[in-house]
Amino acid sequence: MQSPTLSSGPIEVERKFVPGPQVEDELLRLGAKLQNEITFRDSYYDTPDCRLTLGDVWLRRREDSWELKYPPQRGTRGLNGASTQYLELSCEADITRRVSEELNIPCPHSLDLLQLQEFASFVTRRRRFEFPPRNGSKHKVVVDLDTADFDFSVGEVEVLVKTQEEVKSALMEVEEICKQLGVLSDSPVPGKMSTFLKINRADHYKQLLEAHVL
Ligand SMILES: Cc1ncc(C[n+]2csc(CCOP(=O)(O)OP(=O)(O)OP(=O)(O)O)c2C)c(N)n1
Ligand SMILES: [Mg+2]
Repeated sequence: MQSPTLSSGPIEVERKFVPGPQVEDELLRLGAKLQNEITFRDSYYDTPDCRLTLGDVWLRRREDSWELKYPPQRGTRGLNGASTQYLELSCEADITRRVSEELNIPCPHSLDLLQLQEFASFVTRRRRFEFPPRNGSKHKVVVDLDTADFDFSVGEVEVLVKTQEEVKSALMEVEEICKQLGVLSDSPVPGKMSTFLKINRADHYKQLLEAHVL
């Protein structure tokens, strides 16, 4: 488990899908509501030898905020078949601590002092739909329809939970929505990052495939 000094953020349980032309109609028919449409730039950072991402640790700046995603258990991947679960941190001090722990170096006062390098940067237009909690569940299910500026679209069904005990039921809720949308694929669907690296950074992409991170 991670260091107990780290305040843990939410766990994101997510499944990606290929969005067809009727997906928005289907979402509305199933009772989802369009929440908003936003556009944001993500810039991802790593050491020159890719030690963070090879450990399945994803550090990004989304507009003006730092965010970190990593698997709940060290040395395991955040994958559960085609669904994923990642812890999320958004407090810069916690992120700096977790990143320096991953790199096995003393924790600096600021993330900037780690001199990490940007390896990917792209803009996403996101249309967010929400299902209110259903069937006695306390979770709302969010469906994001993303289009990235390198001409790539992907959908994501996600539930945010606070504890590991809730992950199993969240996975079932995510898969149920995918089933109802008719997008429950057997194999993982590539996301924006995986596709960006395949197009722009073939070497990095190959290393991640060989390390079974992607
Ligand atoms: C299907 C799948 N997804 C992600 C990974 C690895 N991975 C984990 S985190 C991560 C970074 C990007 O996370 P993702 O959810 O794809 O991006 P985005 O939708 O923009 O972020 P959100 O707004 O949901 O926070 C990756 C590549 C994988 N191996 N397989
Ligand atoms: Mg996502």
